Amino acid sequence: MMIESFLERATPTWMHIKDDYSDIVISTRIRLARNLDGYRFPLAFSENEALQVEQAVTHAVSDSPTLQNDYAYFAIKDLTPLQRQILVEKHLISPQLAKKEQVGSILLSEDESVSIMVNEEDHLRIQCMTASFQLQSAYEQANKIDRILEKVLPYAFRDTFGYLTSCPTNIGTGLRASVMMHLPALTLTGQMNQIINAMTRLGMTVRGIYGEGSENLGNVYQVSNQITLGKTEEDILADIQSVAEKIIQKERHARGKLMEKAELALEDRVYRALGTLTHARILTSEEAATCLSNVRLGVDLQLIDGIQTTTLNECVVSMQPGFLQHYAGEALPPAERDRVRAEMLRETLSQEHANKPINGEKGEDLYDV
Ligand SMILES: Nc1ncnc2c1ncn2[C@@H]1O[C@H](COP(=O)(O)OP(=O)(O)OP(=O)(O)O)[C@@H](O)[C@H]1O
Repeated sequence: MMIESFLERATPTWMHIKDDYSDIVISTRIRLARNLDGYRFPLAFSENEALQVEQAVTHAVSDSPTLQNDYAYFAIKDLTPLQRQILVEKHLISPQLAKKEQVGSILLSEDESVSIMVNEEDHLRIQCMTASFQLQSAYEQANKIDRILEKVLPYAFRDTFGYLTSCPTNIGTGLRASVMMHLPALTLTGQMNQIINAMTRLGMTVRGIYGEGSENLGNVYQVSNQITLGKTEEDILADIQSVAEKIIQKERHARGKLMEKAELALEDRVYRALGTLTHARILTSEEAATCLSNVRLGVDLQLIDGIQTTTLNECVVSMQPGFLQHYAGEALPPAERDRVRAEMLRETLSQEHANKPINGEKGEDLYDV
């Protein structure tokens, strides 16, 4: 598989799966941090050690029929800055791995649900993603790959600590379970700070759309566990499951209250956002993300019809700087990106909204005298 096949579509097909949580939860991610015994951690290792780790992983992959058949291997240094940026925008690699100059590589499953980062903060970061809220199946997938690799790679593991990692916050299980959620009503009603504080007290962390250090763009938050030591994998998953369910409940409640107390204002807000997306000529990523969030809320509350959540998910990724430049086929300065972003969103959403079947029927009713 060539790198181009991972750059074609903004969202993989598994993202199109819908369930009872799809109005709030965008995706679930399980990440396992692992290191190889006998090598220093990436923060301290030499280039030679890095190379040896990469070789050990490459051998492990070619020794495993499952991994060899389904996974493509890319060294980060062989990817152009734009290709790396797109992989970050698709959440397939972390922003940290994309910055690596000499070391670092990635194994990507054909359907893009699994990526294994090599020599990021740890020697190995196994990441599995699912659409919506499916902690258990994402964990089962990660666990399966972990077992395959563990058979051939000497993992750094101590009975007293569990898996050893570069950062002490990952030691033990090396597991981060994360749920990416769209929380516009909690943001709008000013409840997010309180929730973030409560999460911190419970040993959870709330991050922006691109993980550690990223901002809250378009009311999208990633809720994950901060504690990896002294708990079993099952405990961590159960804790995240229960915390995420509570947040989902709160978001639903806040949406209900908004509809009850301020339906007209809400409707005005979502239609203004749709108007901007379908008519603006210049759009920054911040403004576009806010408008997409409002339209998504409108779709979820059935205030807007004719627009699919999957289209909005695709727009969120394809309006990012890397994707825009990939489609344009050239490097674009920021001002030009804002123009191309507006054009892309206008075309995608005007077309989809114009095709909604109910349009004509409503008009006919109005004039049916
Ligand atoms: N639920 C999720 N769905 C999709 N992508 C996610 C999800 N959670 C995290 N990511 C993506 O994974 C990447 C890494 O995120 P983040 O930095 O939070 O995690 P991490 O690998 O556990 O990092 P660290 O342990 O170094 O803090 C980011 O690109 C982030 O957007």
